[in-house]
Amino acid sequence: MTDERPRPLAELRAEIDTIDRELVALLERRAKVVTEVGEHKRGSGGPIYAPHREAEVLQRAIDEAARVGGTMPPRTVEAVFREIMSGSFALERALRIGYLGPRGSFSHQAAVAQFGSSVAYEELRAIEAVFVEVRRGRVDYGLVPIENSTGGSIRETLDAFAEHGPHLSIYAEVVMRIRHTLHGCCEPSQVRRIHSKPEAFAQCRRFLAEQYPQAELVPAASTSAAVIHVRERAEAGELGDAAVASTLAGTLYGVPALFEGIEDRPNNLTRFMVLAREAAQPSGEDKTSLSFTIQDGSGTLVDVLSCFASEGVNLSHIDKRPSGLENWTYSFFVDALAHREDANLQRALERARPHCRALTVLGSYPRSRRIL
Ligand SMILES: C=C(O[C@@H]1C=C(C(=O)O)C=C[C@H]1O)C(=O)O
Repeated sequence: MTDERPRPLAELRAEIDTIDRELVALLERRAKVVTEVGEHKRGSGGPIYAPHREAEVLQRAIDEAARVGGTMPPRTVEAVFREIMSGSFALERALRIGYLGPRGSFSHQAAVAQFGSSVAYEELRAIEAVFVEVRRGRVDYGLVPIENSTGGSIRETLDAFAEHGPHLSIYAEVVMRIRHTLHGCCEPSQVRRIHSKPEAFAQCRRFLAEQYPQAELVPAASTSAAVIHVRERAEAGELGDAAVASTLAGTLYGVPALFEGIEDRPNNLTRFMVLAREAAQPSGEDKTSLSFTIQDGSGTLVDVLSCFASEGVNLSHIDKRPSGLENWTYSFFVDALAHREDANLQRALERARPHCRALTVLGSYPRSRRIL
């Protein structure tokens, strides 16, 4: 090139304006097609949110962006398309998503990252309330944390699955990176009590032990509830309280950040489940979550697990909780890398049933390929 100078700003902006007009025209065209899809769904009573289709749309957009130039990072392409699809829901039918609140919780952030800003959100007081509100039909979908890469499983969620699992379906999974911040209205050296959800303490164990070996750790219903509590205590003139929560929660409730990035492991991920009243369709790359309790006496865990092995079904996760029946009997939670409609998983389930007291398929859903 002979002339390396950038084009004049006015010319560049005029070009952007032209492109934007074309983009808006394309979005309008897309929205009209989405409205027709909505008519189909209303006709058949089918679900509005189709995670298998979303996974396909996102992957195609990311691949296409890389093919045509790769200037936009995949994360940006993904965020733009998630918002476009969020707008699609609103065109098909207003959707309501329930999560463990108040606003600013990690569940809230994961819900917004997944469903975008064109849907309505309902903040709920407890994880179990999310299950209850989905069952009652007060919300269309609910989002609950199930496990964290540092702290392990979220007991409240597993226990709620044991109770509500047979009446609901896991519809999608969402994986999000979690960064914790210590928020307080005092100096870092004045902190005497730290409030948060116990899982958040577990993810920041080393930081808390090193920096605050004497502080009292006070459990809260959620990380954002902990920040609100710290705010209220400060307003009442009580200093010395701090909360472990998201940066967003501190901003929303006006509690300053004392330390950021206090999680023990940088790659701290939480896996969330989207709950629905209906089952998700196969995507070609699915997981199935199951829970079972073992038959008394003859049945053993290995009998059940070997049914999956002999049918060539890989298991990616196993967890256990007290069954709530007799002492020392357990509910196991397993993820199988297959869809419930796959013949090998169906055969494995048939073989496993006689070894179980109860076996529930909690849902088949597209495997999450990305970290939000
Ligand atoms: C348009 C649809 O409905 C929703 C919106 C989508 C979109 O905007 O591309 C994709 C999947 C669905 O969650 C569809 O099912 O195709």
